[in-house]
Amino acid sequence: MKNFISLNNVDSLDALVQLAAEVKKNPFGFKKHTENKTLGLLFFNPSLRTRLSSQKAAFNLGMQVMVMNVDKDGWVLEMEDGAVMNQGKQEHIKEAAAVISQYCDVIGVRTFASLTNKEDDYAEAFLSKFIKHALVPVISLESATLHPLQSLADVLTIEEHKKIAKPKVVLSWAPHPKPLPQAVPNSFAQWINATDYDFVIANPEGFDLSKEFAGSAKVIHNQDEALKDADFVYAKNWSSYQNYGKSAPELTDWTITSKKMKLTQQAKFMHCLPVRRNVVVSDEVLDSDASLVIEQANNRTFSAQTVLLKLLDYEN
Ligand SMILES: NCCC[C@H](NC(=O)CCC(=O)O)C(=O)O
Ligand SMILES: NC(=O)OP(=O)(O)O
Repeated sequence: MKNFISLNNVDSLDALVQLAAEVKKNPFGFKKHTENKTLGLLFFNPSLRTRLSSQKAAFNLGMQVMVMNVDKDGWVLEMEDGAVMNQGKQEHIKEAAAVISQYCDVIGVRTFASLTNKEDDYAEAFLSKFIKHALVPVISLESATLHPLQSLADVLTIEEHKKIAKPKVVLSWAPHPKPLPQAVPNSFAQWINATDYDFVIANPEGFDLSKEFAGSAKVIHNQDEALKDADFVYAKNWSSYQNYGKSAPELTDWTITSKKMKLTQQAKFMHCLPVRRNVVVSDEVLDSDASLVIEQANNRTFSAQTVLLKLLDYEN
């Protein structure tokens, strides 16, 4: 694997999930190719889970880690080729990516969508420029359109908790006070479409995800109908793709409550976190035995560890 920014970088989803399960059973048993290698983690946006689980993953592999909040502590990066740099940006991404590559064997980058420039966001303008100038493999720590480390952890979690071979998995939009990126739901859809689960996306009219990622999933604009007989309910807010960046905080009847969960087949509840309690999901659901959110967060370590192994040429 050269980089890890999308499911498209993965040869076999089944083999990757299998390796993640093996790593989880024996987290310190896979150091041979990774010991003393260096992971750099670059954050242009906040993070709790991705930051700590990626560090933990690297420690389990005997690696060293360097973390930088580039948005706060770095120079402001110029992105344009041929720019005359006589304004506020002090360093070009060309030098920055090449220099960081001198210190690291793998680089993780977190860079969220602008939600104002759809074309740049969906072209992954920043991440692709960074990859172009980096000299080592790059891992997405959530980019403008995708969050593959989260999706790998999510598939591992579903595999661990499914009671039937082909569970019904419902990705449901939920309300939120702020417009959020489509990265988590796009990525979840991309990965679940590659499984043989029965996959349904529930969202209000005007909030359909990009076809590129929603693919052949069944899209239902009535949440109650979608939740019927679900085995897993994956809640997430996202802002509109069509009316780019528009949100709908007033749609409070989309909150996942115990009443909504009663429509399901005693479904498990999933969310990538951080979650706004009693807006996205009620306390009652989040605090119930049905909730898998902490296990999803735990699985982020094994997801990152698996991807580091693949990038550093571990052979299954
Ligand atoms: N990495 C997990 C999700 C990150 C981000 N959520 C957020 O920004 C939540 C912020 C808030 O609740 O205000 C998102 O939806 O893509
Ligand atoms: N789920 C997730 O990526 O969390 P953080 O944004 O805290 O890293």
